[in-house]
Amino acid sequence: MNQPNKYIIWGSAGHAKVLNDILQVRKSNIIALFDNDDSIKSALEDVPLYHGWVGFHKWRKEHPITDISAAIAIGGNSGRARLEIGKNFLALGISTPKIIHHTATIAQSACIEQGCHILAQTMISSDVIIGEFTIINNCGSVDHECTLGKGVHVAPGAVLCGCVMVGDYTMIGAGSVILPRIKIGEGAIVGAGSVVTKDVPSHTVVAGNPAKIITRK
Ligand SMILES: CC(=O)SCCNC(=O)CCNC(=O)[C@H](O)C(C)(C)COP(=O)(O)OP(=O)(O)OC[C@H]1O[C@@H](n2cnc3c(N)ncnc32)[C@H](O)[C@@H]1OP(=O)(O)O
Repeated sequence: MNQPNKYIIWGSAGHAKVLNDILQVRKSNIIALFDNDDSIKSALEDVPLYHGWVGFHKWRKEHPITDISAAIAIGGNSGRARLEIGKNFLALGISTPKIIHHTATIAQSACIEQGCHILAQTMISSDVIIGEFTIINNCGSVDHECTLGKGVHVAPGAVLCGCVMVGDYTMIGAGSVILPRIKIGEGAIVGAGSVVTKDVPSHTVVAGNPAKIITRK
């Protein structure tokens, strides 16, 4: 999508700054930020910040704009929140397009659903499926035939070898490596720098080389 566009962003921290850089290159403007945290300030100079859904509805009343899109700038392991907020926007008739950095390399056969953020220097290989509201952070690599659920976060520099499956809302920590054909369950966390050699059960935190369960959630 190269058309100039107006965006609103939910989440006023670092990920909003990253999205702003991508959107500016496309001549899109972020016109308002929203965040549930009352103590937080606007992450972007000259962009007003409103708090919570009360703030959103107040802003909407004052700005009855129709041609806006939304992005959810909540990273970490908060994929469920990202998806819920995205669904709320969709129910209000506000689209949540995927946002793809111009340096990302994406195979023709890859399928990337709405609300995904595919950041700088990422590699998405053949026949990959990426569910909605998933983030592939800077320098992440998702190799052939991987299937990622919705609300997943592949943190910076993580490498998923071929045919890896990742459940909904799971976070793959920065710089970790997932060996081929590994299955990672729903709502799991893989610690930064881990090497995952065995399947990871849902709702567990694994870390280390080789990765071992350190907590169950
Ligand atoms: C742009 C961006 O910044 S995107 C954000 C990217 N962020 C990440 O990749 C962070 C991923 N998170 C982690 O790696 C975290 O350390 C987690 C989730 C694995 C664990 O966090 P917590 O539950 O708070 O665990 P905590 O810090 O208490 O550590 C528990 C134990 O695990 C160990 N541990 C924690 N993380 C790791 C890790 N990545 N690798 C190996 N061991 C680890 C700790 O040393 C500690 O061991 P000890 O009990 O022997 O002292």
